[in-house]
Amino acid sequence: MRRKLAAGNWKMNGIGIDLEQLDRLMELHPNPTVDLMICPPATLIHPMAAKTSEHPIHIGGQDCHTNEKGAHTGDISAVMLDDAGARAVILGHSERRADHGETDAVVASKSVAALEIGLTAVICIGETLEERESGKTLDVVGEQLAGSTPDIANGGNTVIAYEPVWAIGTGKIPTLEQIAEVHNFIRAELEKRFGEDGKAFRVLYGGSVKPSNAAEIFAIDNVDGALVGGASLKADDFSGIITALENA
Ligand SMILES: O=C(CO)COP(=O)(O)O
Repeated sequence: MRRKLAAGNWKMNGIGIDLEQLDRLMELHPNPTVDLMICPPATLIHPMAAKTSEHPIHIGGQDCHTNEKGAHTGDISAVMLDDAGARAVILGHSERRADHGETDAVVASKSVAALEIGLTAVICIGETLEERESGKTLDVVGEQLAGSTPDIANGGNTVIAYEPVWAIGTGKIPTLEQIAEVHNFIRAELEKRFGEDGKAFRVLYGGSVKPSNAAEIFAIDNVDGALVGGASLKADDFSGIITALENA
């Protein structure tokens, strides 16, 4: 049985004052029955990890370099994330693929760096609107999944997040049938590659998840939770999504 996961991606949002959202979230969910994760900007990883030392919520990064250290100005390594108290890292988010030219091969190398230090890799994949409209969704998702997931990934150390690029921050979501189709496809591909262990990977949906649409998304087979952007910034919004997942 896969444990459900509600993960928040704060992207480039959050300064010291926003730590109070984490306090509020822990107050609202002292004993969550699903796994919880917040991935704040790197500057907040350490204070958040310190605050959550007595709470099951995990703190994660949003990217890491392939190397452990060295002359890479502005980058952060998986070792550094781990040292700051992170337990996971988001890799290959479409914003990084678009803004920083990250290819599947780069995402796979970053995932290896993360997994080797013991971080959970949350690998993001998803099609653009143009790709969906030209009927290429499963081809694109299949290729990204195969190319971004390294051989050392397994159901215990890696989470896949399906995030259609056109659904991110737009308020648009695919139909429930479209979400189901892609999640079933990802599950089948994972089982083809990893055998029985393919059943153990959590596959999250991401893109405009809100308290008002969470329950119907979580009712879909093979949706094991969500990777939430905007609605994870405020504890009260994220709480509605967590509760929907707990009740799914
Ligand atoms: O990109 C996302 C999470 O990684 C989704 O963002 P939104 O929930 O703001 O659409």
